[in-house]
Amino acid sequence: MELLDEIMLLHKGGKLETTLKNPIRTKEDLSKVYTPGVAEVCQAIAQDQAQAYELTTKKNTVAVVSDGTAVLGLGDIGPRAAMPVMEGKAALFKQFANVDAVPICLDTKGTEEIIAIVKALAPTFGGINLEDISSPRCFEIEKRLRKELDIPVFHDDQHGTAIVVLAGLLNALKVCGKNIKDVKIVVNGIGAAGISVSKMLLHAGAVNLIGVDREGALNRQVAYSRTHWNEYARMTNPCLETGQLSDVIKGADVFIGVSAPDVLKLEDVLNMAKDPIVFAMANPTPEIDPAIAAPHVRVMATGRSDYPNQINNVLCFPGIFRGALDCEATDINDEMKLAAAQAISSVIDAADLHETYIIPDAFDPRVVERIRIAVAEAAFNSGAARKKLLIGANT
Ligand SMILES: NC(=O)C1=CN([C@@H]2O[C@H](COP(=O)(O)OP(=O)(O)OC[C@H]3O[C@@H](n4cnc5c(N)ncnc54)[C@H](O)[C@@H]3O)[C@@H](O)[C@H]2O)C=CC1
Ligand SMILES: CC(=O)C(=O)O
Ligand SMILES: [Mg+2]
Repeated sequence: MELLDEIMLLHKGGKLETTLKNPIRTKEDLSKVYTPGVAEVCQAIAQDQAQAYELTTKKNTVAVVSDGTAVLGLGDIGPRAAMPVMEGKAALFKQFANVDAVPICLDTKGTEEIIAIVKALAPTFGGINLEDISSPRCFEIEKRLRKELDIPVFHDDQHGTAIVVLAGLLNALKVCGKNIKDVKIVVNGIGAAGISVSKMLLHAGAVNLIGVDREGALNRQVAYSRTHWNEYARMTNPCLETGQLSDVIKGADVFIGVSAPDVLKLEDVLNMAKDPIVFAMANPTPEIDPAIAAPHVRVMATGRSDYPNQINNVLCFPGIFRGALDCEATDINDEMKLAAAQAISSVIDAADLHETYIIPDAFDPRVVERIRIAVAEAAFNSGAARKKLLIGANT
């Protein structure tokens, strides 16, 4: 009860406030920051739109946009109940990367309406972080906004998660002496996170990857009414395995859960290959209690902050937006995402790599800085940067 009281108290009145860079003390100050002085600044931007990056908060501000339909693993709890998570994301943007972030929870589930609202908001921001929007609507919303806006649009649950999973898995496989090309990987929960994670692992060389959702293993011999599953099934499950999670988990080297609480049983873990890797990432309650699984696996990771090996998109979104904002990027493309994953895994030296240290701590200051530099460089090399990042320049 004491912890719950403390948590509630921390949220009283919300977690964020606006502060001023320069105090307004006198009438003279007022006439500079407000009318009439501000009119000169407005005119400068009206004549040259690019000046918005120099003369407004656009340069350092992202919108964290949700419709409250897939909030953590809590499901469709609505825009008001989603706000503490979005405020939390904004707090982490500021804490870890000095990015100013504005949480925005929309009272609509309409794909077209969300697209239109975010497009109308875009002039204010240097980037858009989409959060906790359920699949499959999240795919269309992100695709259209990326195409139609000239600032980065990044669905954190898809790509932030995939980037951190790839970084953690590459290190976990090193610990186990296994190669991504040879291992059997089971991804449970083929929604926003599961699809993006699978695509990134296939891109990194995974071959025998099987996706499982409530209906069991996705298989290209079945026609799914969720049409995005048909494309997914064509890319995965090369041996056409069928059955439930408890069937296909047999002999698997890796389990990646982005689904629901307590769906992986101890018996399933015991049926995995030697030296199994389990990333049980559903929040707030993982697919298996780490206290139950850890004694029986080589590498155990969760999405939570209170166990070792936190595989959570918090390791990615502050740094990837820091890098994108610093080079005034127009997009966050595949090159930038891969650079971010490599930057995260590179933080851990080979000599320090260990079963309980496959991924750096969110508080490790090297994480954001390495991602920032790698992402800005990848943006520049792939044509997504408006300007080159001067290495050594402070944010
Ligand atoms: N650790 C991390 O960084 C992250 C963790 N997550 C977690 O992953 C989970 C899914 O998130 P999203 O992909 O954004 O949601 P989503 O709603 O897009 O997808 C969830 C998928 O899981 C499936 N599912 C639900 N119960 C299942 C079960 N018992 N067995 C198999 N599949 C099941 C659903 O049918 C759906 O396809 C949530 O718990 C979320 O907290 C998501 C993003 C990042
Ligand atoms: C971590 C996160 O974004 C989620 O669980 O939805
Ligand atoms: Mg999320």
